[in-house]
Amino acid sequence: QDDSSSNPCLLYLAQSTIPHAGLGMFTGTSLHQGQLIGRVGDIAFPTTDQDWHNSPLSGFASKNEGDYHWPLTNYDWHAKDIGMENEAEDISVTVTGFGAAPNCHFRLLNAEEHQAHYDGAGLDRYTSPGAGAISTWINRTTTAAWDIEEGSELFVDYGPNWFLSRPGVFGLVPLAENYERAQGFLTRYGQMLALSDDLNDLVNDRMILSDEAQADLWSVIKNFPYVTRERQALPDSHKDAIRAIFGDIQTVEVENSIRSMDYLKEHGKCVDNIVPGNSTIPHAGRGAFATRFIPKNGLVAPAPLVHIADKATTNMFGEMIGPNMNVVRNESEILGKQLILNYMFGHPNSTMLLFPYSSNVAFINHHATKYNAKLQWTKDFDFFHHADWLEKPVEFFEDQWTSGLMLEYVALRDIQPGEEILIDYGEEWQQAWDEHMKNWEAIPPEKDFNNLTLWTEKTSSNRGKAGYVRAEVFNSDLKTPIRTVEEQVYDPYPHCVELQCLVSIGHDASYLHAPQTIPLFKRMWLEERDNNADGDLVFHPCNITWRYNKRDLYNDWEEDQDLHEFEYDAELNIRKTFEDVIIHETHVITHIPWKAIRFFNRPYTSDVFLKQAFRHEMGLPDGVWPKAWMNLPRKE
Ligand SMILES: C[S@@+](CC[C@H](N)C(=O)[O-])C[C@H]1O[C@@H](n2cnc3c(N)ncnc32)[C@H](O)[C@@H]1O
Repeated sequence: QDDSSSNPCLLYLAQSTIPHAGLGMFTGTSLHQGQLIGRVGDIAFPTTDQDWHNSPLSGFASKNEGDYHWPLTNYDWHAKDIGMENEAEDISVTVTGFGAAPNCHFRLLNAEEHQAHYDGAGLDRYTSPGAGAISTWINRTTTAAWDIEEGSELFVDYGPNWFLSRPGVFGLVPLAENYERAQGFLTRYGQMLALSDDLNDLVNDRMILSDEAQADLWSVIKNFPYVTRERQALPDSHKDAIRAIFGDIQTVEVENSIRSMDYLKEHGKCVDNIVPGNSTIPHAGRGAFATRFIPKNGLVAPAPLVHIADKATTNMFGEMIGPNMNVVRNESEILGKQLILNYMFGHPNSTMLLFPYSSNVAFINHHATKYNAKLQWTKDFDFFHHADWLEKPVEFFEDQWTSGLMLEYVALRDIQPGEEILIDYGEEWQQAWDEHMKNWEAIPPEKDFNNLTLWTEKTSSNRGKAGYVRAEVFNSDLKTPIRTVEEQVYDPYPHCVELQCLVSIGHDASYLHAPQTIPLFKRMWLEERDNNADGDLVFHPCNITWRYNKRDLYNDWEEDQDLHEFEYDAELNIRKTFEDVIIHETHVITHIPWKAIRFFNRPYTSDVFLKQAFRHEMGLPDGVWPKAWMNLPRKE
C-alpha cells in the first residue's frame, strides 16, 4: 500500500489509542496547521424527516417533533454545520470518512471540519435518469487544527452534547472543563506527594512515598469504582501523571496518541487508495478511482459498517390528516426512500442493511461484467470486527447501538492508478436499474409545475418559473439587479428559491403591550441594528418593492465595500405571538444593501426529492451475506 515514498498512504484506520474506543483514524504524513487532511472532503447524506416517517401513527404535530432513534443517529451531524439545513423541515446528516470514523478527544481536537458543497455531478433532473439517485453534497473537508506529527491519531469535535446524552453507551468521556479540573487535581496531588508547594521537589525526588507506593496510590485513584469525567481525564499510568504535573495532560495525551509508521503499515488499513471522480458509467454520477497500483487480492479499502436491522426505516410516506387534526404519515402510501439506501448493502431475503462509512467507499459503482473488486469480511481487526455477529439473528442487531462489523473491498486483478473501481451489486440491483431506465421519463423544464419533487405544493402552470437553479447561483451574482415583485410578475424566479432579507424585527416593548396600534413599521435598513451579531441575525421572507441605483443616491458609491450597484426597499409580513396573542406585522424597510438580501433554497426541491429518483440498496452475494440474517422468504 505504501511502496512509493512519493505517494505515501495519507490516512489509515487502526486501533484507537484511546482504550476501548475501537477504530481510530491516523495521518500517514505530517501536516501543517490548516492543511487539507487526505485528498478530498467527504460525501454527506441528508436523511429527512426521519422521526416523522417512523413516528407512531397518532403522529406528531410537526415534522420537527419526536425522537426516532436508529443506529445512524450516533453518526449524524447537525445539518447547519454541514450547510444543508434548507433541504427539508427536519434533516440530519450522515458523513462518511471524517464524519464517521475518527474519535473525539476534547484535549486533542486536531482535525477541524468544514461544510459540504452542493454539486449534482452533471446529472440534470430534466435529462438524466441518474438525477436524485446520488448525493449532491460532497467535499466536506477536514483540515489540521495545528501542526500534526505523522502517525498521530486524528480527533474531531462531536460537541459535548453528543457525550452528555449518551453516558450509558460511551462511558463518561471527559469534556474540556473536566480536563481543566483534572489538571488542578494533579497540581494538588503533586504537592501532596512532596508535602511541599514547590513542585520542583517532585523532580528532585523529594517525595514522601516510595515509587511503588506512589504507583499503588495512583492505581487506587484511577480504579476507584465511581467513575467521573474528571477521573477519566487523568493519565492512565502513574509515570504519565507525574509528567503531566509538570507539563500538562494534553502534552502527555498527544504523545500517547501517536502510533509509529511501522505499526500503521503493518497493523493499519490504508483508506487512501481511492478518490472520487466523474464515473466512466453513464448516469452513475461520481465513481471511485485508484490513487496507486493495487495488486490482485490487495486491499482497495476497508469498510466499517453501521448496521440497520429493519430496512423499512428508510421508507418515506405521504401525508394525511390524523386523529388530532395534525398532519401524520399515511402508512399505505410509500412515496420514496431515504437516499442513503442507495449507499447501503442488503440482501433480498433479509431486512438488514449495512452502511459502509469509511472515506470514499461510497463512490464505488456497479458493473455486472467489468467489476474489478469484491467484498469480503475482514479477517483481523478483532478489536472492532465481531465475527460472531455473523451468526446472530437479526433481532440481536435491534439493540446493538454501536457498529462492530467490517467488510473489505479487495482487488480481483491488478488495478492500475487512475482506474475506476467497480463491484457487482448483484442481479436484483441490475434488474431494478434496468426497470428504472425503461420507465424513466424525461420531463422538459416547461412542464415543471413544481411537480417533479415530493412534498412540494404543485401549481397549475409554471408561470415561467420553470427550471431548477440553486440559490447559490443567484447569491454569487453580484452584478444582476434583484427583481422587484412587479418585475417578477413577468420574469419570475424559479419555484425552488425564495428571497429573504436580513432585518431585525424586534421593537419597543411598549408596542407589544398595545397591539391595537396599527402594526406597520417603516424605517431605513441600519447596519448596527439589522446586521448586528448581538441581535437575532435572522433572515425573513421579503417582497422587494423598489430598487435604487446607488449612483443616483450617493456620489461616492464605488467606495462602498458592497460593489453591487443597487439598494432595495422591501416589505416583510411577520407573524408573532406575544402572551398567546397572534400579531401580524408589516415592516417596510428601505435602502437594504445587496448583502442583506439572499436567495434561499426552498425545502424539498433538491434532486434527492425527485419523484422519479432511483432507490435500491446494493446487493451482497449469498456467499458473503450471513445465512443467520436471512429472515425473509426467498423470492422466486
Ligand atoms: C453507492 S452509490 C455509488 C456512487 C454514486 N455514483 C455517486 O455519485 O455518489 C450507488 C449509486 O450510484 C449509481 N450507480 C452505481 N453504479 C451504476 C451503474 N452501473 N449504472 C448506473 N448508475 C450506477 C446509482 O445511482 C446507485 O444507486
